[in-house]
Amino acid sequence: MKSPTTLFTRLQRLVPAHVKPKFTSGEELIKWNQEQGRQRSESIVRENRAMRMQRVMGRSGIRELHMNCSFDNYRVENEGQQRALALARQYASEFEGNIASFVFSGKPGTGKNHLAAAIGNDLILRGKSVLIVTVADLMSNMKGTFSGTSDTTEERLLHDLSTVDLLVIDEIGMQTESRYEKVIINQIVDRRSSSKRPTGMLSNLDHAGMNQLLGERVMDRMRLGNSLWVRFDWESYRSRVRGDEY
Ligand SMILES: Nc1ncnc2c1ncn2[C@@H]1O[C@H](COP(=O)(O)OP(=O)(O)OP(=O)(O)O)[C@@H](O)[C@H]1O
Repeated sequence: MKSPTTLFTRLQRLVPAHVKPKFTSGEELIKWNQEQGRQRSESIVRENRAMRMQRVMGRSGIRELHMNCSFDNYRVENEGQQRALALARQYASEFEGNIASFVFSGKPGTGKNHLAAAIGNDLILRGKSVLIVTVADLMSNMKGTFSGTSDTTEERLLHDLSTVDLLVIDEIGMQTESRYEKVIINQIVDRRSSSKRPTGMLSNLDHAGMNQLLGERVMDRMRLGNSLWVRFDWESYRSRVRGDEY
């Protein structure tokens, strides 16, 4: 095998005079090569994560309306919004190695999805896998696995949902209560908490309503660690959304 210096000297001869190389010695060439390899493998990890999300729910982690939601474009006009924004930002920054889950509960259109997506977008940029899914989507995907034509099984889907770095379940309490729904949410939260993976929940229900709907067992698991419960109780922002702001 050629030494880095010999290789560098040979490369120098081949490179046209006007081209400025990214390295000026054999050692720098090796470093540059290693850095390129690291960047490539990071991008493969990101691509694999996105493909996995695509496989789990037929789409990547975050829906179109919320793809550009960030902490910076969440407008603060009252104390509640200020607190919610600060807590969401802190949750994202302390995510690494944290088992704490979060619940954003309150009125429609107040930014629960916006801030959950901001957390998700921030984590995706840091190489984490994130899925935000409504209970309805979750159930139709679960039920889809029963058909003979499905290329995944109920167990496989449960496994995938239980192993993404952050799973956010949206619209809890929107459906008519079904026993199957409760069992599935219970299993997912149970598997995730026992493998130290946090779950986010978004709901219009309050504490008592969520306890009643999902049961004490699930809600107790949601309280593991330094968990977060944020009330969104101001007026809806929806009438002000034009669709082209971010
Ligand atoms: N403070 C805010 N600043 C900027 N945009 C906001 C703010 N609050 C909400 N929005 C925008 O308003 C729309 C509705 O917000 P979002 O989807 O987060 O509501 P939600 O609380 O999840 O509602 P629901 O309970 O009905 O699902 C989104 O497009 C979101 O980006």
